[in-house]
Amino acid sequence: AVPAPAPDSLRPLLVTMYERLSIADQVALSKWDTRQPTQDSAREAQVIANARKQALERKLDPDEVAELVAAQIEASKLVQYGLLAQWQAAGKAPDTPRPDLSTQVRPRLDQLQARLLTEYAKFARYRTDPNCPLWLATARSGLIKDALHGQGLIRATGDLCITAQ
Ligand SMILES: O=C(O)C(=O)C[C@]1(C(=O)O)C=C[C@@H](O)C=C1
Repeated sequence: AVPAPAPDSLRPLLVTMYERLSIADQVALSKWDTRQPTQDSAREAQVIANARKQALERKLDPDEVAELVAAQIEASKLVQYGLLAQWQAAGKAPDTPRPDLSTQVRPRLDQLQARLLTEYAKFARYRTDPNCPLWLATARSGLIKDALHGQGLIRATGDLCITAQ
């Protein structure tokens, strides 16, 4: 039998996750310049608290949304550590413009979070569909630009499907 096609809500959700991962590049550049550690637990707590609040406003399960956002943060760190290791090995980071972390990059991440939740709400009921892993694998492969961001997207979507495999 031909498997059911992916719901329309999957791709925009993945695109938003991937966009968040692309912002990790700018975060990493800023951290390279300032020698700030990648891990910022206080900021993570803030991002998650904000996600819980937004979940309640949208009548989504706050624990579920907190997990979703935590996975995005883990994915961001995976990309950041990977990039920083590459730049350390090369002895230099790319010579691209540096947006400021607190006034430019984090506000952009906050904006994306609202979009992430809107798109997650549309996809949520398909998480338990037996076809979910296949849809996800297909949709992911259409987005990935390099191995590191590919791993990041795998991490970001690691618990998106809820299926007995
Ligand atoms: O804002 C930062 O400093 C980031 O590195 C981004 C981010 C996130 O994904 O939101 C990731 C890791 C940090 O521990 C905190 C937050």
